[in-house]
Amino acid sequence: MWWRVASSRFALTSSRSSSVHQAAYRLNFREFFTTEILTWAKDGRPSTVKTPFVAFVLGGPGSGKGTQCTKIVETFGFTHLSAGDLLRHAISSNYENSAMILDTIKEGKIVPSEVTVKLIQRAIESSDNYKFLIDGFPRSEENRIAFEKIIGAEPNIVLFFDCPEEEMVKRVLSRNEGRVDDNIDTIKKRLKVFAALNLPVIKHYSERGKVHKINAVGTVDDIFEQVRPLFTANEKEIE
Ligand SMILES: Nc1ncnc2c1ncn2[C@@H]1O[C@H](COP(=O)(O)OP(=O)(O)O)[C@@H](O)[C@H]1O
Ligand SMILES: Nc1ccn([C@@H]2O[C@H](COP(=O)(O)OP(=O)(O)O)[C@@H](O)[C@H]2O)c(=O)n1
Ligand SMILES: [Mg+2]
Repeated sequence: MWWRVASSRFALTSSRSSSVHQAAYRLNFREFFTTEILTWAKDGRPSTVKTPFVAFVLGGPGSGKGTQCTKIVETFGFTHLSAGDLLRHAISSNYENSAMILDTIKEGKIVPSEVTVKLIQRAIESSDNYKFLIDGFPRSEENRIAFEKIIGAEPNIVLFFDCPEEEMVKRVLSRNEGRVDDNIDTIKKRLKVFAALNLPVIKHYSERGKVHKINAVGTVDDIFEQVRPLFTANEKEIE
């Protein structure tokens, strides 16, 4: 959970943490993206003031988003939020709309934005971290607009894993995670949805200079060597 203090300078120079705690209040989702964030050291004292850092991770089904996110988490300490995982968890925990979410995933279509944004919002608000990978989101212009409307800000960077369709199909069909959508019929639909709805999002962020296109063919480690510099280049902003 993040906090804001009345004065950042006070937070950084004061040794009286109790006073700082009194001056602090919890941030909501929108404030989180538009405010400097105070983090606490282990001894309870205010540590440093951070700026939130958000990377959207995009690419077709099976392009390796989740795999590379795991490596980014290990190397750079991000929190990984996969929109697909959040939706699958909502189904398995019988969250409201779970039947609708399951049907939509089976069909390879996009779940209404208010559902997905709410799940992402909850996950971010219950985290102590200030740097997030949001994987598989936004999947459509509707997703993008809904998210930006709530937070009033854009992502810092957008990663696009560019992978040929035949490679994506091969990977999805051998993924072996028991997913209801990892079958040839649904994958064909998902590829169509990706081209029709997700590519416009990538185009939007490309025009804003935010997209880093990564060649997603090769070994996992080779691909990570293309990803790593994008984060080391932003190290000052991130750390
Ligand atoms: N570079 C790669 N080469 C071969 N297989 C890969 C590579 N990256 C990921 N995979 C495998 O492909 C499947 C899809 O990867 P995943 O990370 O789940 O993709 P996405 O999240 O984009 O759908 C998984 O079984 C994963 O182990
Ligand atoms: N923003 C999102 C992300 C996923 N989803 C749904 O969840 C499915 C699986 O998403 P995922 O990100 O786990 O899929 P992969 O690209 O990792 O294979 C998608 O095909 C959509 O049906 C969605 O509706 N909206
Ligand atoms: Mg995935």
